[in-house]
Formats: sequence, structure tokens, C-alpha cells
Amino acid sequence: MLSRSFRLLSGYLNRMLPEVVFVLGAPGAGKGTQCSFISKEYDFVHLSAGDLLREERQRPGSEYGEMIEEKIRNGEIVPVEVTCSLIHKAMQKSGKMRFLIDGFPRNKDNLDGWNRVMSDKTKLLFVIFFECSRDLCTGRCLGRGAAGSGRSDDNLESLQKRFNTYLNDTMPIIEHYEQMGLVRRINSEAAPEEVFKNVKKVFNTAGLNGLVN
Ligand SMILES: Nc1ncnc2c1ncn2[C@@H]1O[C@H](COP(=O)(O)OP(=O)(O)O)[C@@H](O)[C@H]1O
Ligand SMILES: O=c1ccn([C@@H]2O[C@H](COP(=O)(O)OP(=O)(O)O)[C@@H](O)[C@H]2O)c(=O)[nH]1
Repeated sequence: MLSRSFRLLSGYLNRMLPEVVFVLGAPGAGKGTQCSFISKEYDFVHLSAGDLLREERQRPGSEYGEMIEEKIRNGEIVPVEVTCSLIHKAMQKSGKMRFLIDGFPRNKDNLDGWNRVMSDKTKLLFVIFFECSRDLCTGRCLGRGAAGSGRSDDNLESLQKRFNTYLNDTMPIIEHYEQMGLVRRINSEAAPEEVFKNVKKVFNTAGLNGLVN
């Protein structure tokens, strides 16, 4: 009896937690593009860790501006205390309950930091992993740079470093979630609308099919 009440109560409390989907994949795999599609059709707020860091870098008086710029240019990962606190603040500011966290967690420091501070405040639904060949991803990022992204890392030299970081540091995080049965793999080499069809299948299968807006 007591254990049933406990289960009901913890189930209820669990449902009250903000829900999170992590979105991972190589640089240029299409994470941002797909997240913006998802947030238009489903009740999820898109939070790009990279965008939050770039905003913080531009914020007058930020003590982290230079460090963030250096890390981004070199394709290295910013310490989790900075990234996690930006994500947490953006979640609170939104007043919403469902979040796509794009481009995070990218290494063990990110994963451990999130688990330390955020895992008991949120419920991780699943992890989307966009799979795309290195050549296509490189071409997309260079195209984004040529089209005027203004990003200091959309160049060949930074891209080589970003890919090394992705292979050495981010792939083990994806494998970690794979072992937990949380990864939803989606090939992202086709046109954006085609990729989105498969993204929708993942959300609908998870019972998140309520359209919004
Ligand atoms: N499926 C796709 N096919 C072709 N180009 C794409 C596709 N998805 C994204 N792009 C383009 O590739 C670049 C990188 O996409 P983006 O969504 O910013 O990737 P990420 O967030 O993974 O770095 C952008 O210029 C975007 O317009
Ligand atoms: O949690 C994060 C997300 C991004 N970055 C930095 O921001 C850069 C750009 O990341 P973003 O996700 O914006 O772009 P992508 O590399 O996926 O195209 C990365 O190479 C890192 O230097 C980081 O340090 N921590």
C-alpha cells in the first residue's frame, strides 16, 4: 500500500519536471536546422548551447568572453559550469517545460556537470543523434561560413579541430546514452524536409504528437 502510494507520488513529481531532449551530431549535421523545425511543430523550446555561448561571448562585461572565443575557434569545449548555468538560466527564463538542448553534452565534463546539477531537476526523454558523413558536414559548415554566418569556426582549420573533438570527446557520450537505450539515430544526409520526416516519427513514437502554436 505504502509502496504504491510512493510510486504514485514519485510518478506525479516526475511528471512535473521539465523534460529535455539532447540533440547531438557532428558539426554541420543539421542539429540547429532540425531543432528549429521541431520547435515550430512541437511544444519544445530550442536552446542551442553554442548560441548561448556566442551570446555570452558578446555580452558586455562578461568575464568569460575571451575564454569562450578561444575555445570556439579551437574547437574545444567550454567548461560545463559556464554552459550549464547558461542553459539552466535560459530554461528558467522561458517559463516552459519542454526543451531541445542542441549541441550538449559534448564531453565527459559536460555529462558529469549536467548530472551533478541538472539531472534531478529535469527528465531526459531521449537523445537524438544526427548521422552525417564528415565530407557533407564539412561542406555544409564551409557553406554556412561563405553565406555569412560570421562564425569564427566555420573555416577549414577550426573544422578539423571541431571534428577531432567530436570523434574523441562527443562520440563516447553518445555511446554512453546508447547503452542506456536513449539514443534515436537519424540519418541527416538527405534534404532538411526529408530528415524532418524521420524526426517526426521519433517524436510521435514517443507520444509527443500534440501539435502546437
Ligand atoms: N539536410 C540538410 N541538407 C543540406 N544542408 C543542410 C541540411 N541541414 C542543414 N543544412 C545546412 O548546413 C549548415 C549547417 O546546418 P546546422 O543546422 O547549422 O548544423 P549544426 O547545428 O549541426 O551545426 C547550414 O548552413 C544549414 O542551412
Ligand atoms: O555545449 C557546448 C556547445 C558548444 N560549445 C562550443 O561551441 C562550438 C560550436 O558549437 P555549435 O553547437 O554551435 O556548432 P556545431 O559545431 O555543432 O556546428 C563548439 O565547437 C564548442 O567550441 C561548447 O563548448 N559547449
